[in-house]
Amino acid sequence: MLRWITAGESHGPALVGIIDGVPAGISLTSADFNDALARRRLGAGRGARQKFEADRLEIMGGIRHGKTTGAPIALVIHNSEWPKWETVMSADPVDPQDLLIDAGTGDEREIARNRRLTRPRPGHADLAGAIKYGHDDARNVLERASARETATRVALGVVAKAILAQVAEVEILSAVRALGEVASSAPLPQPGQTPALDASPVRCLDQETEQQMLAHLEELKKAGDTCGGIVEVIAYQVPVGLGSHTQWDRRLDSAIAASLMSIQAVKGVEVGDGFANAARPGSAAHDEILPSEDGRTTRAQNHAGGIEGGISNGQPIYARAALKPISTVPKALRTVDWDNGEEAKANHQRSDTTAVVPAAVIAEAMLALTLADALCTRVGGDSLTQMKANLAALQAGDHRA
Ligand SMILES: Cc1cc2nc3c(=O)[nH]c(=O)nc-3n(C[C@H](O)[C@H](O)[C@H](O)COP(=O)(O)O)c2cc1C
Ligand SMILES: C=C(O[C@@H]1CC(C(=O)O)=C[C@@H](OP(=O)(O)O)[C@H]1O)C(=O)O
Repeated sequence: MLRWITAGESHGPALVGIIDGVPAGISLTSADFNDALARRRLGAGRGARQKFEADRLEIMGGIRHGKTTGAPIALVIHNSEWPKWETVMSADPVDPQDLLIDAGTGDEREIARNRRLTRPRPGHADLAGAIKYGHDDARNVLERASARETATRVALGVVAKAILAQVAEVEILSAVRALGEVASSAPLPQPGQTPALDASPVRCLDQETEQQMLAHLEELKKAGDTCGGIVEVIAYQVPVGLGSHTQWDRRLDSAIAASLMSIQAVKGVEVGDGFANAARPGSAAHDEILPSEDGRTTRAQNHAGGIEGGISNGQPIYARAALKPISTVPKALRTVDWDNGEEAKANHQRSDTTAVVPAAVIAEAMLALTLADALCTRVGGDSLTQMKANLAALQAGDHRA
């Protein structure tokens, strides 16, 4: 079983991630993590933070001389802006005078940074979180609710992807299916297309749609508005038998849906052609089983997205996630200031115009973490060698697999 957890605030000193249950002998280096974090910073629609955020990563345990040891892997990602936030986000008590204004610089941004936040943003955790935890400063909520945390998920996803690739040659890719009202009709991403997808500012390989997406984004940005969309993730070469039909929480589709839904701003998920299948007659919705040349079976299509009865069936696994538009809308939304109960404009500092492009890369990590956990459960073993041998034995043991 793989277990993982994250900690850290958006403007704290660093983010932290731990993943436990990783088999020994998986090859991993700092470069793998740095490449993945750089991919999360790509794409159109991001705000100022991504221009300077370096995501400096340190491996604190679990990897030695380029191989996992079987011990928990601990990762730290330092926040580039920490020196500016040291007082505001100090773990130790600070002199309230130091928070009052700007330490004498007169800089408006410093003033905003130090002010207590009392005008909760609609669409954020600000209000519900402040009520739940009894805070009078929304910063205590928003710092952890922020999707800055997804940098850690992407780093942990590197470990999961390495397990999947090295044990079973699984490849995971992502693309943007829609940006606001502009939808793409490009085919699902194919193996080997990650460099081309990374090169597109909107992770879309149809050039006409790419241009329409960029124009739509620019329009919304000019109007002081924000944009949502749909991302898709796909995993090739997933072995048959991950997940189980026998219990609700062992179903692979349910685990994938939960992991994608957990990404900040994701509000809808489908596995395979989930929503399109609802409109198809049964005769056109299901993937007929055909004999294949190697004596196993294949499918006429893959509307199910590689999962039937909560179990992987050997076809590519794909899923889509719908993101709401960014809630920190520059033409600020109405709210109530909880200091005086009066109508006000919601807090607004810098913000992204859309999170859809990085969300695709984050969705890759979430799918990888879910599939790697299911693979470890299915196959067993404490090292890469053992897992490979176990998988080969499972596959040799059934002529249909
Ligand atoms: C990569 C990424 C970047 C985001 N950037 C912002 C942002 O700059 N401003 C903002 O208001 N929300 C942003 N969000 C969305 C918020 O984090 C999210 O809407 C908020 O935490 C409330 O959670 P919920 O939408 O899941 O209910 C981002 C989300 C992701 C995935
Ligand atoms: C920092 C990241 O995303 C942040 C996610 C986020 C939010 O509210 O979710 C708000 C913004 O934070 P900031 O106010 O610091 O600019 C984004 O930049 C990141 O993805 O690395």
